[in-house]
Amino acid sequence: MNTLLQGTALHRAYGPTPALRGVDIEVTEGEIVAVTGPSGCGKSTLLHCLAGIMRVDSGSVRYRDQDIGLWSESARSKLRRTEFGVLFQFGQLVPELTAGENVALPLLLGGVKRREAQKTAEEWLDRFGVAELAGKLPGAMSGGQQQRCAVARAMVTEPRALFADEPTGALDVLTGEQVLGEIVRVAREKGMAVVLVTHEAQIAAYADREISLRDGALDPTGLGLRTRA
Ligand SMILES: Nc1ncnc2c1ncn2[C@@H]1O[C@H](COP(=O)(O)OP(=O)(O)OP(=O)(O)O)[C@@H](O)[C@H]1O
Repeated sequence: MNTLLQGTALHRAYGPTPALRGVDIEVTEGEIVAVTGPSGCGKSTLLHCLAGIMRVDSGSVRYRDQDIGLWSESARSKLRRTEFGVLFQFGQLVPELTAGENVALPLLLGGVKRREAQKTAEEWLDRFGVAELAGKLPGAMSGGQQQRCAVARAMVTEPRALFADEPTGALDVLTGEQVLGEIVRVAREKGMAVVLVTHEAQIAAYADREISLRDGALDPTGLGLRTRA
């Protein structure tokens, strides 16, 4: 399989606080990679750097062999809109928009006509078992339902890579595993790569491979959650 994303010697600090201290990571097309490690080890920072949301201080992030650090902010923003999907712990749906409108949003921003966007949004809600919520506002949904809508919104443009930061962290264990199972099923169906930040062994177990960080670097013991569990 071809390399989709390659981070090399990534360094990033917040003022005096180092968050990444020379991380190397490679993700191939369609691969599901879990990034694990204790709180504060740099997982979210790595995800933000790989997704082009945050610039690295040094090192390079290559997407399909192009160094995105050299790109303008507008080129990176277009890349994020078209090729990447991002999902956070709390889905961050727009509270004033219905589930259907939330999911249609990335398509509308990409220039898809309203009717077609709505139809596609409904198909994606259906894929995650929440088609009946299309007309509901987020405030009238459970946490699991909101997160399923957020997943549909992150995947609706069929990105080549989904960046998910503790996507099931706010859900109970059973719902979390169900939602993760659905993300993985659809990612496999569509050949999407997933970079999955988690500190839970059951969640990391869904990935093809696990990369473990400690203090901003690859864990020198090489022991991830799965091997420790
Ligand atoms: N906005 C910020 N300003 C200052 N320091 C920050 C900021 N964001 C993160 N850090 C620091 O950078 C380091 C890495 O943080 P990061 O959030 O990437 O870790 P994490 O592994 O995702 O943590 P968690 O599992 O708790 O979410 C930590 O020491 C953290 O305190």
